[in-house]
Amino acid sequence: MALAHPRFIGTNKPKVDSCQMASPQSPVILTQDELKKIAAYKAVEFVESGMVLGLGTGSTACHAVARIGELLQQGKLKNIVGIPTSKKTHEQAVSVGIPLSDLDNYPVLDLAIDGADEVDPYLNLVKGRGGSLLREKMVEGACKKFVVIVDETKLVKHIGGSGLAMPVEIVPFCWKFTLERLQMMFMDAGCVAKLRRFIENGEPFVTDNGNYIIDLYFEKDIGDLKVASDEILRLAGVVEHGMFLDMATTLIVAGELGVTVKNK
Ligand SMILES: O=C(CO)[C@H](O)[C@H](O)COP(=O)(O)O
Repeated sequence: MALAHPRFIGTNKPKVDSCQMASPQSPVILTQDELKKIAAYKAVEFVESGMVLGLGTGSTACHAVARIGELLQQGKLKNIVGIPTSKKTHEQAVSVGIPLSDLDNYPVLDLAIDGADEVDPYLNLVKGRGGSLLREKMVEGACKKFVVIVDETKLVKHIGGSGLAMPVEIVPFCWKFTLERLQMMFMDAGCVAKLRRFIENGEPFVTDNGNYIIDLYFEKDIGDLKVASDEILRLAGVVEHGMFLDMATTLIVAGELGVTVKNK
């Protein structure tokens, strides 16, 4: 049965097929983490022996990495090479026995699996609230297939409009200057830009690449995403931003009614 998500409106919608987990007669209340795990396990069904895999970062991707490790140990998957998108994922992949390499050795990947912070109906994403957006964009941009795994709370009509952070990775040099430029750039959208800091000590959050993150909060829609993307990238001091436009090829959403697979 196809489950059309009510928030998926507009034209050129991705194709939908699904498998249902719970019937209305037998409702099962699952935690957000259980939904993340369901989406992750579904994505791992796309993995075949011999593949070079992009390994995402975050609490959803973490379930996929663990599952791949489990299947390798059971001998159900063989000859997998993982390309991690962060130091944290690198550590986890090593701990579960996934052989690793990098983009220098494998410039084209078969498949990447990763979570997202926001997903719009056209499979545009916001990523990077975990701080790994640069490596994620490099690895996932080099994949033939990019499977995004989320629980249904991540679905939005317009990315950037949720009131939550749109991350931008910047060089630490004169970060206040870059912060102000970014805020001015989106003045009409009521943008407030904040340097990401550790809660414990107030020190700036530093990415795996030694950079800082500026989180942009918008009061209003930022309009054309491609225009916004180009404008941000033109600003000297910016390394990359967390809008992943036209990159995802498949979306797996786990929700109360089941798990849905959408192909672009
Ligand atoms: O982009 C990311 C990290 O940079 C994550 O994929 C994103 O933040 C989603 O995280 P989670 O699966 O923990 O909700």
